[in-house]
Amino acid sequence: MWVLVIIAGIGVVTLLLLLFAPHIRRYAAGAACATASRLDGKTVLITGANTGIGKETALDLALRGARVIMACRDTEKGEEAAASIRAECPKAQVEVRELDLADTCSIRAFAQNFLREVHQLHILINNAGVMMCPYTKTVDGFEMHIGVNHLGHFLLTYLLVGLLKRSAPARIVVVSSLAHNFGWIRFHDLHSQGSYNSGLAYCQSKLANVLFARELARRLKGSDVTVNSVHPGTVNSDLTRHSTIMTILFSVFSVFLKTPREGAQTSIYCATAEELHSISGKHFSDCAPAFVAPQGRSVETARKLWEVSCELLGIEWD
Ligand SMILES: NC(=O)C1=CN([C@@H]2O[C@H](COP(=O)(O)OP(=O)(O)OC[C@H]3O[C@@H](n4cnc5c(N)ncnc54)[C@H](OP(=O)(O)O)[C@@H]3O)[C@@H](O)[C@H]2O)C=CC1
Ligand SMILES: CC1=C(/C=C/C(C)=C/C=C/C(C)=C/C=O)C(C)(C)CCC1
Repeated sequence: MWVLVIIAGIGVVTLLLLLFAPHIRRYAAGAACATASRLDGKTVLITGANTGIGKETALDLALRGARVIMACRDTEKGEEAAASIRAECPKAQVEVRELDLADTCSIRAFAQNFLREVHQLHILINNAGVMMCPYTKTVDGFEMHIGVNHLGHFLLTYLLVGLLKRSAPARIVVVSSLAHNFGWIRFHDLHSQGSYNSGLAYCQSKLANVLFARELARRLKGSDVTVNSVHPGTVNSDLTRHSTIMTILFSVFSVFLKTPREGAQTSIYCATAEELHSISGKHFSDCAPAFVAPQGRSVETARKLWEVSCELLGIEWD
């Protein structure tokens, strides 16, 4: 009897899902960036542009006429992505450069070549990210999530901020996450040496993204360089690669999730929308201002994280 009830229940749920699939899909897709701004003559740098949200952001901005530099740790994968962008948009000015955010030598070498060969930078999109990987350290001994998602981008931005200022008006977009709500900056154990939880390490790094964007916006006031953070939505991408459960859940429930193209919309909005020309230090989701958790609004935590990051990277950034 119970078996029949369960089978009938599953049947009804499946039928309802199929019936409402187009509505669910439309809802899950979230907001689309409506701005038609062109980017002819503008130079854009996107980290982690070989796949997922980064690749779709690169395609969209290339379609708007920008020269798009795709910073990828695996240049072969980067060239494949660039080729697929060129296939969709033969006029796309896309180029691939090597950048491993898990290695400060790679970041410094990347920036050195970039500053020598590229003379303007109007949009920097700190998009690359790693989620829920097993405990690993970057080349410099930082825990991988905080090392790549926060410290790597912190150093990259520090090295390029002068060029952004010289190219102003310029924008920085920091791809964070709703996951910042569940994060705390564990100053006593930033690299999770005492205890490690891959989910919490990811949340900490995404909170660091929000705090960095807000503190940098404060410091860049008056420079005509703005910086905002973004939650792209829950996106069916390679981000779940380190978690089998998440990978299975994301593929089973893919109809409820955004595609990478849908997930790129808020980054594109923050990079191009006319009405955001003077908006800085804000957080966006679905192409609209979004809630920031109290721990992401703490000026004191943002300042402390800034100082700790400078110390860890051996830089002075006032
Ligand atoms: N997908 C989602 O649901 C959500 C994503 N986000 C954020 O969006 C951003 C993009 O994620 P998404 O497109 O989904 O994920 P993907 O895994 O598809 O893309 C991540 C990108 O980051 C790159 N990357 C990882 N480590 C490094 C490194 N050490 N140096 C340089 N590049 C690196 C990857 O390169 P490679 O392919 O070589 O590994 C890849 O290009 C991330 O910051 C993520 O935290 C936020 C909220 C939700
Ligand atoms: C609970 C639940 C789901 C939602 C997962 C969410 C909401 C994940 C968010 C991940 C983020 C924000 C990652 C990056 O930063 C699924 C997969 C639909 C499957 C059904 C169970």
